[in-house]
Amino acid sequence: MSGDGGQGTAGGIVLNLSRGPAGGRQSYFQSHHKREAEDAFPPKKRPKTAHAPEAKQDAVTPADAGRETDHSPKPSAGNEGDAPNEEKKEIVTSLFTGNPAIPFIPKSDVTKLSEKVFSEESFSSLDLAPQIVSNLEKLGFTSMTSVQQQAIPSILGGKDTLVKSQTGSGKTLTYALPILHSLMMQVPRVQRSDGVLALVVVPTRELALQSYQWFEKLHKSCVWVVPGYLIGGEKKKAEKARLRRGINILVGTPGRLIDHLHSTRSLSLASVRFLVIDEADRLLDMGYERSITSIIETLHEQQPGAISSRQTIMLSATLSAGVEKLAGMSLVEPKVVDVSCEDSTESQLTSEALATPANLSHHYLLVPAKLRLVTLAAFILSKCKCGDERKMIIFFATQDMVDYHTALFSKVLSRYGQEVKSKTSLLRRAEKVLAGEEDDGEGSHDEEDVEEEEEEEEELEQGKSRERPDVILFQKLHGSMTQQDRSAVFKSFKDAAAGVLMCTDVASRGLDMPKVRWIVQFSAACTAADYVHRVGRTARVNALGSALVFLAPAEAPYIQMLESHKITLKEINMQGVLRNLMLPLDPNSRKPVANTMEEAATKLQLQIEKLLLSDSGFRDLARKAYVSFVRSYASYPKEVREMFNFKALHLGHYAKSMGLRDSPAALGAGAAFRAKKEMKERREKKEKKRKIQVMNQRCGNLPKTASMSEFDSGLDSMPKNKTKTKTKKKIK
Ligand SMILES: Nc1ncnc2c1ncn2[C@@H]1O[C@H](COP(=O)(O)OP(=O)(O)OP(=O)(O)O)[C@@H](O)[C@H]1O
Repeated sequence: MSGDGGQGTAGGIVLNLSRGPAGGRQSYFQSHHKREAEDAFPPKKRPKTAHAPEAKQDAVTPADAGRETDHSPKPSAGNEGDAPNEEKKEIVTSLFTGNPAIPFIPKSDVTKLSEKVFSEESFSSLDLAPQIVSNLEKLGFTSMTSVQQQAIPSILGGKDTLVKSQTGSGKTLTYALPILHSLMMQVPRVQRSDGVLALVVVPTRELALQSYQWFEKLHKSCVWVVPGYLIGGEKKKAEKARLRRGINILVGTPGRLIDHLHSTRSLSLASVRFLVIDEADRLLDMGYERSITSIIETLHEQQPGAISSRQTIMLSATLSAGVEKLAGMSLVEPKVVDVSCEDSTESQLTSEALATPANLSHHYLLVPAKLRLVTLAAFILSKCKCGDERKMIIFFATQDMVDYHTALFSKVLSRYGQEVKSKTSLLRRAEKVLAGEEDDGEGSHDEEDVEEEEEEEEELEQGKSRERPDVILFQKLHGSMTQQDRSAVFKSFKDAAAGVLMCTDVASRGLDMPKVRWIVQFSAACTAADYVHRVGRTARVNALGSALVFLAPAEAPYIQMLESHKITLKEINMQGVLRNLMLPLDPNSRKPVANTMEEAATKLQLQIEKLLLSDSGFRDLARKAYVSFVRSYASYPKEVREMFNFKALHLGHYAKSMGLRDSPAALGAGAAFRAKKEMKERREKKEKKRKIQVMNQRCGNLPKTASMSEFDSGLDSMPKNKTKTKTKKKIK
């Protein structure tokens, strides 16, 4: 098939790691799409095996097929989602054949946009209460960051402020310090009974907790000012009780705030003097526009005429056109602080160029779909088993993908290649050998060792082995976990020196987790802004950090898209990464896992596939992950849909990348896609209907043109047309 040029052999396995033509990127992309299509629908002459019921499956060498299937237990029948009989056959393919070529990407000549993190000025140069400054010094903060130096004076001066500065530049203190200072200086002293004086709205629960914790730390110098938080997933009754007792600085997520505004009488916004909207663009992306406008409307209602005495501060590392609109509605003659440019003007705020920290290096890894799983495994092992780069966050597109990969890697990778599981049992065995009680040959595990290993396994599951250098701890974070688990994971990962956090975008914004050295995007972010926030979880306040995005060869235009935002990426070579699979996890062990990179990768893939065949729990997780992946892939926004082209997706290869041997049809990939489409259509219909209802409720019998608000999408005219078409059809 095309793209096979440059094949080599290694360990008896046919290699296809060739590069595309080294010409302009454009010519590659044109030809490459053709190759991807061919790969998805290979020519008829391609060898078929008994294990490949569909022409779509790629070639399997007889040796590979025999070796893989002979020892594999057959999948148990009757599982949820199982396909009809003929589709249930296993698909066994080699990892290194039938892959699209990896294109050559010319080196970028774009200059990265970064901001200067620290300013020359210290906090003591500001007009802040001395207690606050000394508290900051105790926390180790003396110099202000650039954004603090530029924005704090304006907020202290009472101006509405719109702030844009790169991730990890200290925006939380930028709004927290002036708020605390003003409340602290208030005469007579602030009391609980004064109610909410500052309201901070953030998109996620973790971010709400984090901001609240900052106020907690800082208010030591003015204990009479009480901070509090409202987040979903907590008991509402307890929150109501806290509100009744009185909270002066309230941090919350929009949904929960609206909920309490509707149902809790003791929550009043009548005294709010500061409104902070953090990660404003994200709040709008998440569909909170209505909630935010509703909060602003409540403020207007409860404090008629107070708009000039209330101060509003909006912040993010990236601002969208939607934020400008929101700013227009809630900020009065705002001071605009854009740290990346000297002369900030509103129009520059939403410019294409996005600043990322200077100490953050960006990378990409071009990987054919089939090799994704083993390459990710190899990358984790290469960074997390030893050294200074052992703390990593990996982003996935869906919760099911997070669940599956966390369970899988905890099982397969946490002790990859370890002959002897426990260091203590190693020592004990060495003592026994020295004492002449035991020879040092293999298989000398005694009952005590087994018990100890079982105990360690248990400890690992409970997350207790966090600090052990020979064990990689995998944790997960996503929106469907209980609040208790979410908070526990957030805290434990924040405090850990090493480990891997597998997550969805719930962790992409604002979270400040020290020492994170690598950000991996196993599923690429939908937009450049989302990319910037995800990678911003590392390289915070001048720390070192690196980011890596996994891309299929056909997705390479993503690199160019990021370059258009002044983000330049360097390549990491897939083969170099895969070589790590040859080494055992235990640095003291000299026995390699395999002799060649291909053998090691195949061995790991087989281990995973066999695990899935023998364990229905893992298999179900993998199937769910696969189906959710297919759905998510079909829903990339239209701006990037050409590079994440669902139609060119080789579903069989992606099934393999989940360790599944089922055919895509058996896994219901087509059905997943159709369901996704139908769901979208239903949602759109419902949304149109809802908008019309809202309009009708608000405007009674007013003519449509008179009822249009500035947020109206104009869709309310749709049904009229629809009726017309229907009538037309009827007439026909
Ligand atoms: N003046 C300072 N000196 C040293 N460290 C600081 C200073 N101000 C803030 N920091 C630290 O910088 C880190 C990042 O701060 P913060 O979370 O506020 O960043 P951010 O700009 O809001 O990031 P994001 O855009 O990702 O939300 C925190 O760990 C904080 O402790």
